[in-house]
Amino acid sequence: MALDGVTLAFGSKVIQQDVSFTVRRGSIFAVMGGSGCGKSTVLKSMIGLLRPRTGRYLVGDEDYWSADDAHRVSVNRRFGVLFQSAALWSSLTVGENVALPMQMFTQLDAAAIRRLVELKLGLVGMLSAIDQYPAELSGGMKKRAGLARAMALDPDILFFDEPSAGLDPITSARLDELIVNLRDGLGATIVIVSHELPSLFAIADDGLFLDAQSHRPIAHGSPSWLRDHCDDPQVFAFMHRARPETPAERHE
Ligand SMILES: Nc1ncnc2c1ncn2[C@@H]1O[C@H](COP(=O)(O)OP(=O)(O)OP(=O)(O)O)[C@@H](O)[C@H]1O
Repeated sequence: MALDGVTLAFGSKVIQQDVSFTVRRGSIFAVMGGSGCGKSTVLKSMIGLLRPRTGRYLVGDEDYWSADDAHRVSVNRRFGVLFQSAALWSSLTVGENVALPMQMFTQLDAAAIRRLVELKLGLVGMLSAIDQYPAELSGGMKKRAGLARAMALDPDILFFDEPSAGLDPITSARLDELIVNLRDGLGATIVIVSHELPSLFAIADDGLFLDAQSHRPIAHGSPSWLRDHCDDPQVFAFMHRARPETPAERHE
């Protein structure tokens, strides 16, 4: 999967330009950068919700946006998405939420769907919550239920927007473990947007750092590599949770 010379914009407002990177199969790829730099916008374009102004988006060898709508729909079937809010339907139980994509996009009968729902919920340790409603779940449980739903159609590419936002450090670390296990066990490729440094260092093996001022990517590499080797002041400050040096300080 690759973006090649992509510009993303809303109307006349360019969010990011010259975005080029390749996500290796089976990797956990992090999209990083400060607030408002365009991380979610990049993710949005990768799941087909925003067409780039320029450039190409390749999924496998195919140009996603040159394909016809029917082909794009079939490519979208390979994607699983976990939104920041988990985005569960509040009027449906956890089991019904996970079943929904299967009912919409497969011909499976109710018994087969039930078995698959149980399997997916088992993978994320949520089988016992199958009949509960989202309002009855903790934040971490909602994320795990969202993850089970993202995996409903056996995607080979998973997109996570701030998976650990709002979770305490222990729950967040458990979710990290789960994400790595899913990658290792299912061989999925994962693209993740996150601010959570401990999480990024623990799980991501490649990534890209977007700059909000120049509206361009300014560094490529895994979060831990960028932390240890990148001397760009913005990247350094982000990776070390420091404020960037002012120009005056830099010249002292
Ligand atoms: N639908 C939209 N229309 C116009 N501008 C938008 C739209 N969605 C996002 N933006 C703008 O695009 C910029 C990037 O937003 P985006 O949510 O991608 O950033 P982000 O890096 O994910 O931020 P955060 O870390 O704060 O979630 C922001 O200036 C935002 O206001």
